[in-house]
Amino acid sequence: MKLIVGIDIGNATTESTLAQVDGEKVQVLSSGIVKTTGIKGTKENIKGVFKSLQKALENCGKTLEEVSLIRINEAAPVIGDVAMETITETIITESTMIGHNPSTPGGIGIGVGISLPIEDIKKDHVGVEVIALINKDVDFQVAARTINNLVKMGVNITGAIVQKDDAVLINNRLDRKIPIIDEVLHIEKVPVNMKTAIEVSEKGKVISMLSNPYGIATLFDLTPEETKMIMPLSRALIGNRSAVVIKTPKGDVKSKIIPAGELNITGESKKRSVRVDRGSKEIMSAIKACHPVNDIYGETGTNAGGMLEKVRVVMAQLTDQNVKNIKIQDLLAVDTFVPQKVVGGMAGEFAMENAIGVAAMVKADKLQMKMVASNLEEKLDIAVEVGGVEAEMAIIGSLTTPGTTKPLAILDMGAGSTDASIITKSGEISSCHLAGAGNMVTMLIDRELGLGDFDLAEDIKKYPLAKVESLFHIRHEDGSVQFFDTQLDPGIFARIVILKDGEMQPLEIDGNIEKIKNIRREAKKKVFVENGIRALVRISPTSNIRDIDYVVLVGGSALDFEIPQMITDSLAHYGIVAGRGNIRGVEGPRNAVATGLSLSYREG
Ligand SMILES: Nc1ncnc2c1ncn2[C@@H]1O[C@H](COP(=O)(O)OP(=O)(O)OP(=O)(O)O)[C@@H](O)[C@H]1O
Ligand SMILES: [Mg+2]
Repeated sequence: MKLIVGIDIGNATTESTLAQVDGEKVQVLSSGIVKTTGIKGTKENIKGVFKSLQKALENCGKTLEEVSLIRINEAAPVIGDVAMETITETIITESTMIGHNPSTPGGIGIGVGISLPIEDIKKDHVGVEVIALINKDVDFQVAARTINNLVKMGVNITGAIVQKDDAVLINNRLDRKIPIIDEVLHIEKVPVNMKTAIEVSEKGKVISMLSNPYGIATLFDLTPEETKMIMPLSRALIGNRSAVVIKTPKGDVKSKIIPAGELNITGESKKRSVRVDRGSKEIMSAIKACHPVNDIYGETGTNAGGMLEKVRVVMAQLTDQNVKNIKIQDLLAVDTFVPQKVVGGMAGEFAMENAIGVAAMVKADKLQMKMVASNLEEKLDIAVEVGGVEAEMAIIGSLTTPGTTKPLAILDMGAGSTDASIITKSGEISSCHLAGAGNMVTMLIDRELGLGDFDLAEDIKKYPLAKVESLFHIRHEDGSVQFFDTQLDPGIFARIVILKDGEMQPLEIDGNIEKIKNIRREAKKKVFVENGIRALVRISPTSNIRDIDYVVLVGGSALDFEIPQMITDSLAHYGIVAGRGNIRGVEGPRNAVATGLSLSYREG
């Protein structure tokens, strides 16, 4: 009898499975899981391997001395990295919009009129609709009194734009309430004597007229051509509580397409080039056409070039190889939006710019894992061998899920890559590795919400949201309400929180629950539904996804509270039964590769 251990070094976690071998019989005793140390396939991994092994030993009361063999996954075939570039830029060449979100605008509703400094509004304007411009030298009491007098005189003041934070103060003193936008820093840039529209929505709501191109067209009598022109403007205003749009004679908001460059894909038999600004669909179909791909590189001197070269350089440094030897063998591109400061804005406006996110996968050198193995052997003084291919091991492990049998396909959804494999009735296994998995979802959430904080984005990905509506109740993101007997922390009152491990963690970000939830769900779909289908098509013996009947979902991302459901739904269209794995009936979707590594051991 002897003890062996299978260890799976992943991009994110290092998992181990300790087993007892008695002739033909391999019996699993325990498992361990820790964070991977260093980049997958480098000697920095050894620390994590040791810790993971230690955990597994602790879990069944054995010691390192009793272990006679360690089996690690072969060749760490893939390393993933992610990058993102914007491909549009919104530029205001004349002052035509103020889309900022002052914290306390005044009044509610829509006002349309001619923009005039309050001191210039006179008797001549009786019967005219006017939007008053109030600069910082005008006291709020004076402003309110002046507006009240003008209205009495018969001037129709329909709204106001204020430089200081005075909207509420002014509005409280008005006989007839109007929408007011304040904190407009550069009020001097607001063009005078131009048709202007203002919209302020109720607290907790967002504007609907000025964020809709046809809404703007209605207010300003625009032609279809003009409506097309203001499209980027209305898009930039989506999600705001208040906004101003001003029509100037040649007023212009331009959405400029940044020349993002081309991706060049070299396949074994085909070559394709595709412009990055054509979007993810065209990129993905070019990659499909070139399968199997030898390398992908971007046009030098462009964003696309920069994006892929960055991946290549990082990979070269981390794996101690020459940049020339780094080949990108798969790429997942997704369309996204990222908030960017508008060039030429008046109040620090942000626009959601189009962007492309990519996950790239690099084939690691086969020798790398051998090196890790020999390093490990030296350090621990235990025999170490490189066991089977990751995806093959994953399927052997997955077959321990109760209720599964051959033929079977699996999707291993990790941090850096989505791997798929299939085993036929007679036991033949084929597999593939695709770029893009959990890390990419996290990056998309991070960028689209403008967080700049990977760990926070990771939490937003993993946990559901709620809004603390009173000190005794919260509203979950699905609309249901939960009451509490004891008072909640006043510090989280009226905040959006993530429900993490029984705690409420407040989010310090703008935006409502719907928006955050949408971004989160879309990011998951864009990565995992796309990759799930791509992977299964590739491993299907007939290249037809419909010829696969059963799929087991494993890997850390299969723990997600919504990803498995999304994949199950999308695969149901093809008549495929899919569900989360439960390795050895106890591990859930975790530990598949490590389990496969120990179970596939044969003495001799
Ligand atoms: N509870 C959870 N909900 C959602 N995602 C999760 C959860 N736990 C872990 N993840 C995600 O799972 C991923 C890690 O999965 P896993 O440990 O299988 O990867 P890995 O095997 O180390 O990576 P790879 O297979 O790419 O080398 C991370 O992206 C992480 O965010
Ligand atoms: Mg993995």
